Amino acid sequence: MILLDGKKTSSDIKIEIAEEVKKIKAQGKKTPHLAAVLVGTDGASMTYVGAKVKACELVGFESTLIELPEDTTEEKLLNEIEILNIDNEIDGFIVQLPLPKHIDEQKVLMAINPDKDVDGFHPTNVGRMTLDLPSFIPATPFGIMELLERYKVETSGANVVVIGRSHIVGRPMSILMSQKRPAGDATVTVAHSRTKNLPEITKKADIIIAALGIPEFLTGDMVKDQVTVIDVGITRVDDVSKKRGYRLAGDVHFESVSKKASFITPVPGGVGPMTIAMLLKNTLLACSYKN
Ligand SMILES: Nc1nc(=O)c2c([nH]1)NC[C@@H]1CN(c3ccc(C(=O)N[C@@H](CCC(=O)O)C(=O)O)cc3)C=[N+]21
Repeated sequence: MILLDGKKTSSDIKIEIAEEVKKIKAQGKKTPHLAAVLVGTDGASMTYVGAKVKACELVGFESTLIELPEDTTEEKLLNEIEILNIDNEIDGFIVQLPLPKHIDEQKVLMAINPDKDVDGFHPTNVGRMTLDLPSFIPATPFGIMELLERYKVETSGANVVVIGRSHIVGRPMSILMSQKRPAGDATVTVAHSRTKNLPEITKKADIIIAALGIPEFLTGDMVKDQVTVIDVGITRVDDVSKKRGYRLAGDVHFESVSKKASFITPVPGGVGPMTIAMLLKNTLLACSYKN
């Protein structure tokens, strides 16, 4: 069993990006600048956004964090987005999800200038990605493709089962892996909450992407020998024995699945850190269009 080490791989990618930034600066070009908008004070969201800002510092990017109160109106948020859209200093920005219930998420994502949409959530980027045109690829699926590629996991002709059909992970993942591209060329099945006989389907999979958000859902009896498993889940589960009062649980029951797997991602230290590295990569790309 080989661990797909997202912590190590993301650190390699950040070193590569830092080298690019050095070159950019030496040539007197504009330093990449990422902005993040955080609405409210959700604990997990604050952790992720904090990690993104820290990663920017590490690779030599500029970063701006815009923190808005939980009761921010949709109008005010749309106004902040417009300011970022026209600010020439900002190369790319993200609006951290989930948003408070009184704000229409789709409306907000559609307000982002597609050229600065480093999350790749705008319909223009979703469409461009689907058509194999240059676009921003959502950071989590992009990170998974990069992991599969760097570890040389054979995807061509493989039976891939994606569990989950979210706009952020499951759906883009299924599109990318079915395309003709590195870590692509697979035969993809998308399973979800209405899928019948899921274990029957997962037992035939060479590669499983677990992205449904139910802790330890995928168990050893649901997979075949030599399977590759990518665990996208990251749920905080109460645990009084931990100093923070919780532990991080993936969507995969690691103990039983890892016994059968050829490759598997851990949680933490798998997909999560890759997400941050690929967000930086998208920001570098956004900046390079101007340089
Ligand atoms: N607009 C938007 N873009 C996102 O990319 C986005 C988002 N909203 N909302 C939430 C999800 C989740 N996400 C993660 C990023 C890093 C880790 C990560 O670094 N995880 C560490 C552990 C971190 C911890 O201690 O909690 C790990 O897995 O090792 C996890 C999850 C980005 N997301």
